[in-house]
Amino acid sequence: MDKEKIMFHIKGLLEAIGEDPEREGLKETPARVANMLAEVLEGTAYTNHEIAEMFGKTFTSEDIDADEAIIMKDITVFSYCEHHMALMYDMTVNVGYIPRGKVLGLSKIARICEMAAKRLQLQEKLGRDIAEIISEAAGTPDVGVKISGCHSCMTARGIKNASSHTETRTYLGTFKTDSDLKKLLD
Ligand SMILES: Nc1nc2c(ncn2[C@@H]2O[C@H](COP(=O)(O)OP(=O)(O)OP(=O)(O)O)[C@@H](O)[C@H]2O)c(=O)[nH]1
Ligand SMILES: [Zn+2]
Repeated sequence: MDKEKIMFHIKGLLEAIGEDPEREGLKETPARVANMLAEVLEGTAYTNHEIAEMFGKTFTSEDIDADEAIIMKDITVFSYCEHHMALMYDMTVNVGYIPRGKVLGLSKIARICEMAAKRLQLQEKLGRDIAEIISEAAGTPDVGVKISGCHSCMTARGIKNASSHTETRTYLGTFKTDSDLKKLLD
């Protein structure tokens, strides 16, 4: 991420909204924003394949006899909508997959969700990204992802529907047709 360029444009943005970027409280703001964006949009720097490799530590499931669905629920993430660059908050992700000979380290499932969320996203696209990465990292075609989230571009501006939240689901492989598996994600 080009922090110098971000700083230059944030200074221009402050001027454009009628602020004085040289005033005491704003002097360090362009640098702060550049650091913040580098942190919260870190996932922009990596492809799904790279994230799968980064967090793809697995264990052979023969040792632990795991061939039923593994479900992890209530993984919390933040993301930013690509239309308004507004915060998606109170987001929880439920992930399920059926192992094929190996299982992912549990923390890696949460790390994959976090990194995929650190991009300008649509909630539907985030679900697809997470499903694709889990599928590659765990080496299985059978993955389900359910996301629930609030969009500040809907709750704090525009229509200002403060109580609304959005649920999206992505199914790969057996999850597409097996209603019992789908229920496990609820
Ligand atoms: N499907 C989907 N839509 C999203 C997501 N995040 C934001 N949006 C929507 O993107 C749409 C952008 O609509 P536009 O009409 O181009 O933008 P706008 O004029 O700011 O629209 P309003 O939000 O209705 O004021 C809005 O309806 C948002 O609610 C998301 O994750 N998924
Ligand atoms: Zn939005």
